[in-house]
Amino acid sequence: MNASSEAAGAIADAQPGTPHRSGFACFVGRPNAGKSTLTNALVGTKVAITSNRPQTTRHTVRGIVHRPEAQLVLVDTPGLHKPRTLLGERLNDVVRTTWSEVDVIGFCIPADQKLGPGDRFIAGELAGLKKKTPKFAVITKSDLVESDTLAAQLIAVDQLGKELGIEWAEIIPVSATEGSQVGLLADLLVPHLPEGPPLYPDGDLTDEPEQVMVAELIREAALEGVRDELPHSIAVVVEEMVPREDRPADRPLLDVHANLFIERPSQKGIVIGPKGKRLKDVGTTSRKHIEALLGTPVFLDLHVKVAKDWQRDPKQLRRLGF
Ligand SMILES: Nc1nc2c(ncn2[C@@H]2O[C@H](COP(=O)(O)OP(=O)(O)OP(=O)(O)O)[C@@H](O)[C@H]2O)c(=O)[nH]1
Repeated sequence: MNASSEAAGAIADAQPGTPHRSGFACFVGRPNAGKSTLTNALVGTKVAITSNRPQTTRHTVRGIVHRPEAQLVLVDTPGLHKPRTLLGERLNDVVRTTWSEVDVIGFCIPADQKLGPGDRFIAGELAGLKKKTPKFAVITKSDLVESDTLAAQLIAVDQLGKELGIEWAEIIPVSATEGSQVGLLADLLVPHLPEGPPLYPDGDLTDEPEQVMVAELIREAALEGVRDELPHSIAVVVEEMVPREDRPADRPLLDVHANLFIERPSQKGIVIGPKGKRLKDVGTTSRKHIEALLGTPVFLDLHVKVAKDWQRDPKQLRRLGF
């Protein structure tokens, strides 16, 4: 996939003699802290999936920030939380594995909410890491608060670091939606990367397989449709994406076959809706997003299937890609 890489305020030319740096950063934080939105703002396109529902990021989506002097690969992890199901445990494992592999960690804390047990849980885990990876405290959603509230949050985060023995490399407020300080954050992260050549070709935004991104777009639309009824019971698998045969070159069509899995037969009615209206809306909305992502007209064939209690069943989890 290609796109302009100027989102994070790319500088025109690298300084002569400046070594090229490349490496990985990840954002951690409790659900809804703004990690995906920040990743998107840094990269400048919709790669990670955002929604106002917590815990929507299941897959490790990488966004890539290209600079003349550096390449910053962003790994977007699911929110770390106290596990209640097997899925929860797997997600936490993913987070810890990610932490041990990156060059710099950004701990996202929303400016508009007081530090809570969720933040302390994650900060405690960060403090306990054996590897001394540099840690940034990123105060997200700075646009939502007045400057005195923001200042109080900066102090609280500084204090939290002192209490737990974390030495923040920086404490930086950002607003991903307003683009405020997003470029500066990239500037500050880059010096923490090791010297090395670019890891990905210029222009790449993510190496997430397209099918996974398409599945995430469908799941996002499906979640919006059912609001509070089925928060974490939906999984989507794209079975096949094939160009339709016998189409004129100037009018291509991509056939996308996807299954939307729910946990119980009783949830079918909620997803499908009266006279199939909800499922139709999910199809229409996600098709638009898929077309925008892939740049081609799409025919979306979407089926609802029951995968009994998939969140608790290791075999089902593997089949659904976890
Ligand atoms: N006003 C404002 N809202 C933001 C900002 N960043 C994120 N949000 C909103 O906060 C909500 C959560 O953002 P996400 O980026 O999905 O949060 P996340 O941390 O990736 O969430 P999980 O995937 O659940 O871990 C969304 O409704 C965003 O629109 C910001 O800078 N300003």
